Amino acid sequence: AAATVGSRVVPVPAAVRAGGGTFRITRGTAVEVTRGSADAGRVAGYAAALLRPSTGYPLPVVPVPAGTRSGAAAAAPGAIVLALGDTDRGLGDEGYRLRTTPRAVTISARTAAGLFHGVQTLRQLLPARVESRTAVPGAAWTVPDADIRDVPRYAYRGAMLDVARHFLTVAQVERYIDELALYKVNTLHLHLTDDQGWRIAIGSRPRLALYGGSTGVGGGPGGSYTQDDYRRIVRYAASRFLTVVPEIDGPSHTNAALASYPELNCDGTAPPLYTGTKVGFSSLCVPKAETYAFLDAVIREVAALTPGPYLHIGGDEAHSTSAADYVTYMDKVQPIVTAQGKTVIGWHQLDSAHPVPGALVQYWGTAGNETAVVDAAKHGTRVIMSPANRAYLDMQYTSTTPLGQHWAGYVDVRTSYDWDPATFIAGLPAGAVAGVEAPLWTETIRTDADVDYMAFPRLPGIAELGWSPAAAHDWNAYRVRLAAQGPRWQELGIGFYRSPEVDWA
Ligand SMILES: CC1=[NH+][C@H]2[C@@H](O1)O[C@H](CO)[C@@H](O)[C@@H]2O
Repeated sequence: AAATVGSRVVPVPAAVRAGGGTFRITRGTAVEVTRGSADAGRVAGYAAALLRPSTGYPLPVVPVPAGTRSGAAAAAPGAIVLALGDTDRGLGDEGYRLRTTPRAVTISARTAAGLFHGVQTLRQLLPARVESRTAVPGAAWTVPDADIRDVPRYAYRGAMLDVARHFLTVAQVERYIDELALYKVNTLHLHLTDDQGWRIAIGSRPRLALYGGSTGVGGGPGGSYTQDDYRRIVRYAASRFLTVVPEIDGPSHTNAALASYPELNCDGTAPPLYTGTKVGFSSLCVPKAETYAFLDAVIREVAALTPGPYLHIGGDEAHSTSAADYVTYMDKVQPIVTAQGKTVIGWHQLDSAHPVPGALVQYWGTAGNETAVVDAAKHGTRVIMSPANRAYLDMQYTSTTPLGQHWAGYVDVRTSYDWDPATFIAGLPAGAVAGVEAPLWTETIRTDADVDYMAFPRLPGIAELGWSPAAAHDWNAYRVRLAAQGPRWQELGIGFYRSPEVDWA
């Protein structure tokens, strides 16, 4: 059991023991789910929809009373059982148990999210052909013997899409959400605004999206989300148990807003739209009251559209804002966010100002001396780890791979995997780390194929760092499990970088 599971599943589960025997999905298999939870029912429907095309089996979803079927032995012959219950409090909000016998695979959890994560593991225990959208005749849909008890190391396991440099459509974002769900990522950070584009419609300031969103890097057609588009993304993310974190970057990275509304500029003159890739040249006008009326209007609308607890205020590279003005800006924008009931996240430069109680910073440095981050952490400002020379998916893999940048160095698959979020910053209390996030900046990224090439195979490694126990961290074991993902990505149409570091199947 441990050998099979340990050679296949990413993120590697916390604990694997011998189960009660292998299980085969057959024409008579049903998906049984605890009656009474709409969310659990949706997970069952999702699981059945995943397995029907390749197996060609009906896989009916059968609600059953709580408790009656939690023991696999009690299940009808050939059941995939999704059992919601509170039998194992140690599973927390996202953990699950997965046990096989010849009669059933039972996934039990305290929450629908836990069931969903168990389904992702079940997927990876089945042959890669299970991902096919057309029937695979003659395949044996065998689940290997396993008794898995799995819980995440960190609660915040994120990925970021920069939809500002190059706009990505709702369909492109939903496609990425499905890819993230396979690796138990639970947070999608959308970098909605930057110099080159404003991507979310704001009712009280329509020019932001209409004009500020009308182009992008390289002068393309740009684009933006209506508020219904954004609601659709949020709903789709929630259906895969991801929380959306919207980012309204400032005071810099704001040329699209400055170009849209002259009064946001200190000299009252709107700059032209910007289609290059420089950073740090723009700044909202910190002394002007209009700036905070603007921020209040924007943040109020974005917060109302966002069910999740977080709102990201950016704060990176304010090279055209004085240090004093930067502090003033942060002192004024954070209360606007908390007034909307949201928790502030900022890039770690926020630590040079006054992070409000409960705020988190997202670390994107490369681990020099990070005294400001360590000091703020000692005062309660927790850290989301996104070191640019490990977690930035827009970094080139090597000097010869075609896409991305290399200002933080070349980041190949092993570099991206072989680090520990808890110890990357010297002196940072381990408890200060809230989790990890893999940003994908899109200066050079336009298409689904570009996204896939940069995210795969590195995104699963960041997901494993966020989910699996530190003790399970081992490149030589991981690269074997990663190789087993290759055929799965091929079935899923994910065009990944076939790194020479991995012996792809
Ligand atoms: C937080 C942060 N600010 C910069 C930096 O990361 O590098 C990115 C490219 O790697 C760039 O797109 C972004 O604007």
